[in-house]
Amino acid sequence: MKRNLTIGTRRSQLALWQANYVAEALRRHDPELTVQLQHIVTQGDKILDVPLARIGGKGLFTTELEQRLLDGTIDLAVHSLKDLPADVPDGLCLAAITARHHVHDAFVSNTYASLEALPAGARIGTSSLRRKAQLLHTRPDLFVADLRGNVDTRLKKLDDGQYDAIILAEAGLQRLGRADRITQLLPVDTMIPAVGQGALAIETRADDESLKQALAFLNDEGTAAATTAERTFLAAINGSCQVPVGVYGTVQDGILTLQSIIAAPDGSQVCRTTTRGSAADSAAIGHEAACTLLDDGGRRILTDLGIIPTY
Ligand SMILES: NCc1[nH]cc(CCC(=O)O)c1CC(=O)O
Repeated sequence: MKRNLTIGTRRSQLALWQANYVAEALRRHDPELTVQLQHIVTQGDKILDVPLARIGGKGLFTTELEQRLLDGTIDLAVHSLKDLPADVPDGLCLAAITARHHVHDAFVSNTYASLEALPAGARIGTSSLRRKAQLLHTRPDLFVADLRGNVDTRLKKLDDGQYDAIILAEAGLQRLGRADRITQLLPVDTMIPAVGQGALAIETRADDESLKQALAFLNDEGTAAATTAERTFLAAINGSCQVPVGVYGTVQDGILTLQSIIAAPDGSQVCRTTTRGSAADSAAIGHEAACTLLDDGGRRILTDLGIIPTY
């Protein structure tokens, strides 16, 4: 297809890697396409010193990109699916969800070989309530301290001695060529990942049929089914990336397995379940998991945090 495409992207190293990855894939797949990047600053990029959980709100890293899509300035936006709210605005759609290869959370330390090896009272850096709650559930003796900034900033704060260890997404470290910094990959039993973690979402205008077709080759069916379940779960509990929930789907032989958790931020209580079914019923499985956890104590945890589930 002969067309000049503009990809909107944030300017962080990770966002640029992701946008370039999609640009390269498109050029390789269809040499008639010309693809360029346009840098866009989001609210989340401007507010750097406040813990995200305290800013609240959804779509801190995505709203401006969606506005540029709707007004026609850009043709596609590449997001970490993890950063996208559960509801896509009217007029837009997720045209492709890429295969995810690195889904875990990584423990990074210059001193200690594993989460288990941290001494009592050790200082561990993360601003994610999901990570904090699950860390404190297995290690209530740790001190969890806020940590913000892009991946390199966070690593530098660790190297400066501000923390004994930090937690980062494996996917981000892999993309930036920093996998050598991974000390331990946290198993899902210890740390259920965030909704959509490790996958990229490519967002377009819903009526841009030719572009949607041109992007179809980037869509991975298994990842799309798994993350549909994860995002339906998130919508049912009215969650965002700023609530202490984790959910992780895998598809094997057409069967979707969804592991999910709602946890109190101090780790004192967790509700956890595994839900299975046909990958064709991904949304129903996500909804079922949410209902199970809400009825099992999750509703209490969320309402104590001022979050009213939609179910
Ligand atoms: N919250 C920021 C963010 N959004 C996506 C990633 C990493 C890539 C991914 O998980 O897909 C990260 C960094 C991190 O959580 O360590």
